Amino acid sequence: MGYRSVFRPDLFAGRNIIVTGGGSGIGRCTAHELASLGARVVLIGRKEDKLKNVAAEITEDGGQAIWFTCDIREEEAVKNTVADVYKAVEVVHGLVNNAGGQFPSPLALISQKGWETVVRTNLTGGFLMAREVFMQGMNRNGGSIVNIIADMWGGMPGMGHSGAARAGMDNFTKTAAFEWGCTGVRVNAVAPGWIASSGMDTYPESFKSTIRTLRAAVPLKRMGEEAEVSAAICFLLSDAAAFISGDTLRIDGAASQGNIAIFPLPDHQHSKPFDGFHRAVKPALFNEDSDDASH
Ligand SMILES: CCCCCCC/C=C/C(=O)SCCNC(=O)CCNC(=O)[C@H](O)C(C)(C)COP(=O)(O)OP(=O)(O)OC[C@H]1O[C@@H](n2cnc3c(N)ncnc32)[C@H](O)[C@@H]1OP(=O)(O)O
Ligand SMILES: NC(=O)C1=CN([C@@H]2O[C@H](COP(=O)(O)OP(=O)(O)OC[C@H]3O[C@@H](n4cnc5c(N)ncnc54)[C@H](OP(=O)(O)O)[C@@H]3O)[C@@H](O)[C@H]2O)C=CC1
Repeated sequence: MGYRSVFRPDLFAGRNIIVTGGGSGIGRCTAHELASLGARVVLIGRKEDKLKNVAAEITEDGGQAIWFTCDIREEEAVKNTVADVYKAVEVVHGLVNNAGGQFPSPLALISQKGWETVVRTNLTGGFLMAREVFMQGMNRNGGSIVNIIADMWGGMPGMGHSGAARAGMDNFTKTAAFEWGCTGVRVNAVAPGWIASSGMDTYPESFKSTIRTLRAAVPLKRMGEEAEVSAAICFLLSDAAAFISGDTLRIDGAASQGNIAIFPLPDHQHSKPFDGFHRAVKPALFNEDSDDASH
C-alpha cells in the first residue's frame, strides 16, 4: 500500500542541525545520533579540541559535521557565529540548545557573579541562540528548536541558580512557540532527570555520591543514559513531531512526578550529619565549620 514511515534511516537527510555543547555528554551523543540519521551537524561550544574530536568521530563514521567555537553568553559572538553557520550551510532546519551546566552550591554561598554566570549560561545563552537562528533564517523556512532544561519546579537544594534559569527557559519555550508558530517554527524542551553523562563527572564526589544513593527515589530505580535523552531530542526535531510545539518532555524515569523529595531536607532540629552533599549544605546554612564545603 506504499506506506512510508517517518521513522526511516534517513530521517534527517538534507537537514542541517545545530547542537550547542556538542563537544561532550548529551550534546555529543545527540550529534552522533543525528548524523547517523543523515543530518549535517553543526557543533558549537567553547573548547575547540572537544568540538574537533567529535566532528572527527562523526566523519570517521561516515557522517557530516562542522564546528564553530562560541561562548553562547556573548551576544556579538552568537550573532557572528550564527551568521557564519548560515554562510556555511544556507538553511538551518534544527537547533538543539543543549549547552549548559552549573556548580552545585547552596543558595547562601552563591555570589552575584556566580548566579549571573549560571543564569547567562542556561537562560540568556539559549535565548540568544534561538533568537539569532530564528531571525537569521529559520523564520523564512520553518524548523524545530529543542531546549534542554531540567524539571526542578519543586525546588532542589544546591541547584537554586540553575533551577531558576531552567524554569525561565521552560517559559521561554512556550512563548517562543506561541510567537513563532505562524512561521512554521516549532519550539519544545526536554527535561532530563539524573543522567549518567560525562558532564556529571565534573562534580565533586560528595555531590555524585548523593545522586547515586538517591537513585532509589526514582520510580524506574536508575539513572538515565545519554542516548535516552538524545532519542527524545531527535523525535522532537523530526517530522514525527510536526504538530508538537510549546511542550516540555520529561526524560527522568518519573522522578519529577508526584511529590517525591529527591533530596533529603537538611534537618537542623537534630544534629545527625547528612550524607554527601548535605555535609556541605548544612554547615553553610547554619554557619558551622565544615571541611566539605568545596562546592
Ligand atoms: C528530577 C530532575 C533532576 C534534574 C537535575 C538536573 C541535574 C543537572 C545535571 C547537569 O547539568 S550535569 C552536567 C552539566 N555540566 C556542568 O555542569 C559542567 C560543569 N559546570 C561548569 O562548567 C560551570 O558551572 C558553567 C557555569 C557551566 C560554566 O562556567 P564558566 O567556566 O564560565 O565559569 P567559571 O569561570 O568557572 O566561573 C565563573 C564564576 O562563577 C562562580 N563559580 C564558579 N564555580 C563556582 C563554585 N564551584 N562555587 C562558587 N562559585 C563558583 C564564580 O563567581 C566564578 O567567578 P570567579 O570566582 O572565577 O571570579
Ligand atoms: N546530565 C544530567 O543529569 C543533566 C543534564 N542537563 C543539561 O543537559 C545539558 C548537557 O549536559 P551534559 O551533557 O550532562 O554535560 P556536559 O558538561 O558534558 O555538557 C555541557 C556542554 O555545554 C557546553 N557549554 C557550557 N557553557 C557554554 C558556553 N557558555 N558556551 C558554549 N558552550 C558551553 C560545554 O562545552 P565547552 O566546554 O566547549 O564550553 C559542554 O560541552 C546541560 O545543559 C545540562 O545542564 C539537564 C538535566 C540533567
